[in-house]
Amino acid sequence: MNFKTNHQLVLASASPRRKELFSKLGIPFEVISSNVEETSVRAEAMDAYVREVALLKARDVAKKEKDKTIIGADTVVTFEGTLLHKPKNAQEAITHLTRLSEKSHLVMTAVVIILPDGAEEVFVEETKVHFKKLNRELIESYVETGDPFDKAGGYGIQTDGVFFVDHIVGDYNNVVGLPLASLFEKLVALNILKL
Ligand SMILES: Cc1cn([C@H]2C[C@H](O)[C@@H](COP(=O)(O)OP(=O)(O)OP(=O)(O)O)O2)c(=O)[nH]c1=O
Repeated sequence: MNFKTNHQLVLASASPRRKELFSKLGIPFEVISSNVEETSVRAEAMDAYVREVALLKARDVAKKEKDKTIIGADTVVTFEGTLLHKPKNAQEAITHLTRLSEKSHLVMTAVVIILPDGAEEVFVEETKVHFKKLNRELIESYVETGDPFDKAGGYGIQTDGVFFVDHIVGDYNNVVGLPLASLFEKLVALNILKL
């Protein structure tokens, strides 16, 4: 399909996965990553947290890039009432994956669109991921690859984390970091994308 836009689009993310997904729209965009300290965000509910972080990222880029349309996102893994952040070390990655074994968790991605006039659109998409039973040996050899450390929850469904997944309910791309189908729908509704 051939989409068009008359917006100057900026993807406010350092994530190579988001860049790759966004480029599937086939329209020009630039990538300018934000500089925000995610750990500074305090929010009661997890969807409020993920919204807040995505807003901070998008606003940080919007204040420097006038007249452009900014798209920011944040992805979290939530399990039994807690957030499983990117693991800081191998032990934390092992702990995350051991907790997720044979259970379901929720991956939430908040997407923020900031229009050139400053209007903000936010939505949160959820995907439920159910893990198979993971044994210690499998977890340790995965953690040794170094793959968990830049990923919420400590795994990548698009990399060797694929072997952990029994089934998912919802958008696969949302787990990877960008709910592309919903974002597409939103961009069309806002008249940012046209066929
Ligand atoms: C659960 C899961 C997460 N992830 C990634 C998506 C996100 O990139 C990352 C969560 O971190 P984020 O803070 O959402 O994003 P980021 O730090 O990669 O990039 P930026 O802040 O600049 O936008 O975890 C996967 O790639 N695969 C998965 O299966």
